[in-house]
Amino acid sequence: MADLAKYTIALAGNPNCGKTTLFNRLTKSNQKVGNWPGVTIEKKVGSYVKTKPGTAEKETVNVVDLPGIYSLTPYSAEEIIARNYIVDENPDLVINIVDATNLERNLYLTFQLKKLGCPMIVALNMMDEVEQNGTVIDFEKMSEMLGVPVIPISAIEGKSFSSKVAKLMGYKSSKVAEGGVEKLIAKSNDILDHSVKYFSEHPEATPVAQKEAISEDAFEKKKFDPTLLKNADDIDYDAHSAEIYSEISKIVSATVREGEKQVQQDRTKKIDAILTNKWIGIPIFLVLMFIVFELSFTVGGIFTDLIDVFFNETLAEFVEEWFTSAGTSDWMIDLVINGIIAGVGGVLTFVPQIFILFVFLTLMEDTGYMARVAFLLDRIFKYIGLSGKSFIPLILGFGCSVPAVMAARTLDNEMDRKTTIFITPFMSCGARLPIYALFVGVFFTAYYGLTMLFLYVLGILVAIGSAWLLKKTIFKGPSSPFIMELPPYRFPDLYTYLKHIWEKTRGFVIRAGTIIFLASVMIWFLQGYDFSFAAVEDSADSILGVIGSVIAPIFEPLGFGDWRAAMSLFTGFIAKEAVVSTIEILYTPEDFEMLFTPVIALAFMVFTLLYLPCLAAFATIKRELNSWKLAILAAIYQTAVAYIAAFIVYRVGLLVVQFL
Ligand SMILES: Nc1nc2c(ncn2[C@@H]2O[C@H](COP(=O)(O)OP(=O)(O)OP(=O)(O)O)[C@@H](O)[C@H]2O)c(=O)[nH]1
Ligand SMILES: [Mg+2]
Repeated sequence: MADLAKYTIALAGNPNCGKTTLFNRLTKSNQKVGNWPGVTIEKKVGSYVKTKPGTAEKETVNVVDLPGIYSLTPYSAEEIIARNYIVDENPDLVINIVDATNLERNLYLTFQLKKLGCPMIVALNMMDEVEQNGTVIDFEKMSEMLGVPVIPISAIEGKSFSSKVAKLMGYKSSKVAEGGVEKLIAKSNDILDHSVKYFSEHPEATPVAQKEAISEDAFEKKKFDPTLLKNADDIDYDAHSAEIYSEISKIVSATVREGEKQVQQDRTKKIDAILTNKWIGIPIFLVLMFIVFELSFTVGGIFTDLIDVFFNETLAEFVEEWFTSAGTSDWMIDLVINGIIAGVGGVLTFVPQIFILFVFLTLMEDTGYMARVAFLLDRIFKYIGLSGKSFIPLILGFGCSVPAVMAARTLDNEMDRKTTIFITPFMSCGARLPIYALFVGVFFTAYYGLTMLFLYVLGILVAIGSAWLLKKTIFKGPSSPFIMELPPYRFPDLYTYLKHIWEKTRGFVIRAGTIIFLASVMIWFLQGYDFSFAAVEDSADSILGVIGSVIAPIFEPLGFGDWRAAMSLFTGFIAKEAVVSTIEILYTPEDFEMLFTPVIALAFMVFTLLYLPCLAAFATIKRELNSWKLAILAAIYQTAVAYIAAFIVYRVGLLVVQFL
């Protein structure tokens, strides 16, 4: 019997059924939610504290969010994580989240879990959508037929969850504090006690369920009684699953009265007739992205200007006056103003633009539109022999390469997974936006949206081209068909949506205050002192200047053979935003506008878009590929592609300019 003082609850269910949404509500966390299957790829543990009923004693409940699985027979890495957790870790309670709008498919896992004999509650989620359609579900009967408690919930509406659970478990609504899942759970110790007790009396798991669910790991460790499996080879799996499906349809027909309406499906059909149209689908995507970039420039630009004035005028002048009157030494004033304020401020200036980009990207993800983009691009992907599933990591790459590279785990085909890891960094991550914003803001003000769109699309095209090349050469092999289902369009859950944008923006600011801060101090020092640590008059004689002038000739053919540009690319390996800091610290505005022309600026942006990713992304690539050799190969490949692309842009740009 489980230790009732401290529970571990695991959230298990099909992909995209709302596990993470519930997890975030319960534990006040901010894990990624998105309207497509396969968002969560790692086990996440959170906790909340509740009061023991009738006492003032507090106790902690651990909640584990798991990747989605359709059945206990998993295929890809993240499915194995979920299955192994349930089978090996013995959580005290499994809350099996079921998408109530899709019972036939979701209940399959329910049956498997039940046969496993783990203590469980079924939570029928998305009840708001079920109710909109006028569908009625008889939970009590379903609970009886399934032999496990069934609770209707809506993970996006904490309040309705609480009152419904309360009712089902025999509480009077008035006894339950309104206002959220957290409060309900805090008061509902009995619900858990009830279930744990209920299922501790559950009969032995059947051999077939064990065989299906056993992880090789556990099997090797002989955690399971092998005699249970002696007849496993004789089991007819097809007959077994046919049996489950027939039971499911019995339950569904006895408990569900379909409503007249199909609100979500009708809405989805109407929207998809336009957005996933064969001809106009992709152009619409491009136009949408263009609008996003234009907005981030115009609306974000207003705030960017204000922040710029704040750092470069208000703050810099204030610090200078204050430090001078306090008798601070000159080098300190220089460090703070020309190092820290220039470097960190230079990056923070672009917070509004990043914020607006996040607002839209997250909206596209949460509504389900991004899944459509993946669907649209699947046609292209099929030609090059890569699964359309690869597009999900690629889309995440617009935010940050680190989780994006990890998301490639959803690909069960190893060659496809490796290829995807190689090409994901070509997707322009959020940290690269300040670089473009800086250059475009100076050299392409009239064509802001178009230039941005060009860079983002170039990243996608290079990724597709590279995938083709890689699949033809080092990662040969057949690709698995695209099996992602398209979820209905949904309004984003406001709570998660806002929290997500806030966290992402905050993350950007924190990076500026930590890693970029340190990088700025370092750059300031290296550009002000020579190898004997003596201050230099001209920064070209500094440590950075000397190293830079050795590297710089490499970039001469690309148009930016200046040592300062070379060094900024170098520091960009620490973090992409550091490119901006380095430029802000090393260049005077006059030098900047003199040494760069629009053509050089474009070549430089193309190079920063494509060349090797930052240190964190590189480390992730190494870990996910589990090979230094492949990771270094990826970095060399990316940099080589960047070099060639920047070269072409520069040369073609020069030709075009001649004719203008
Ligand atoms: N209408 C409605 N939408 C919901 C509800 N719960 C979750 N969603 C939405 O369903 C989508 C999927 O939610 P997630 O929490 O990411 O689902 P998940 O089960 O964690 O998915 P994976 O991690 O991919 O397995 C999101 O768009 C949520 O906003 C609900 O009760 N009602
Ligand atoms: Mg999830």
